Amino acid sequence: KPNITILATGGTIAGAGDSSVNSSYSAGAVTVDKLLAAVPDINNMAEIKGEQISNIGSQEMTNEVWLKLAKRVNELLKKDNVDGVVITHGTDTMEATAYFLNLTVKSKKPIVLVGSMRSGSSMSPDGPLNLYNAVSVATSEKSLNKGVVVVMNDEIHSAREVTKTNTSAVNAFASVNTGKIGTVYYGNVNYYMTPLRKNTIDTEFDIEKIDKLPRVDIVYGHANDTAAFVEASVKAEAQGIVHAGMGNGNLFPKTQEALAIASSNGVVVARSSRVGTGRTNLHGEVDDEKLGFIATDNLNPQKARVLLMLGLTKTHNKAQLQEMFFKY
Ligand SMILES: NC(=O)CC[C@H](N)C(=O)O
Repeated sequence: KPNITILATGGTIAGAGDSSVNSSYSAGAVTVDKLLAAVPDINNMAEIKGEQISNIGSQEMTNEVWLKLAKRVNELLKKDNVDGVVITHGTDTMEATAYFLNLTVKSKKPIVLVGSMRSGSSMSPDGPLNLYNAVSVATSEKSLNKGVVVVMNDEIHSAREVTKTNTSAVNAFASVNTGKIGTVYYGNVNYYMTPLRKNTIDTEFDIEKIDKLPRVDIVYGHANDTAAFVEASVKAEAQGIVHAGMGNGNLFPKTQEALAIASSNGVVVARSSRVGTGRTNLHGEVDDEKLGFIATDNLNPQKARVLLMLGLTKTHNKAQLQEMFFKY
């Protein structure tokens, strides 16, 4: 049987409440041993070891937990007696953690993130089957060389593409630009696509050499916007600002002006979009060359922030950072 390590970080999958029909509960209340005890069938598929990395709601996620998690996954997957890793995680920031690991972990072995939308004490909880399916994906040889994946609601999604699209529904996760890459039905794993954007062993980011990530803020654009949040971000010494722009990454004039000044003072400004799907295209309505901005391809703001933080550990050169947004 394959050896799988489950790293628990918290979230609703480890959540508990007082009633099966009350929507209020605490995320990250149940330990990894109890999570595993609820799904005894996974022991027929794999030798399971559990480790607790954190026990938080994923809205509390920090760069420090990301670094700790990535280093631990890297360390585990270097061992011959570990065949794959499953990470249980809250769903709020799961897409960002998944993309962070996709860019930093150096292994071809399966790395699977899983969560749930209903806590263990809810009626019809989705966590047990999601966990069972996640372990199946981690034990499957079909999962080699797929980069980091997210398993939710019988679907397999690539870390770069997946995003949370609903606040509470069990089908909250979707790869809005490209579609899911596979399905898993009571442990039956099938893939239909392989991610082409570079990941894991093919990236330039070496987590063993990164102990701190630079500050990158997200500023959300809107009608009648202001320069105030850009100025606050610059004052707080952000090295990068991701702008969640309107439409094709467009900006309110005053905000654009403040960001152009920030850029000329060495802050890297990346144009994303608040729309949710599609690319922010170079040579659109915004003259990136003149203003000193880069475009984030089709990464949403929270994923663009992850890549910009990692990119800034390597270089502040805008052309090189722009290349990274087309590569990863
Ligand atoms: N469904 C969930 O996992 C949400 C719980 C919590 N907010 C978290 O992200 O951890």
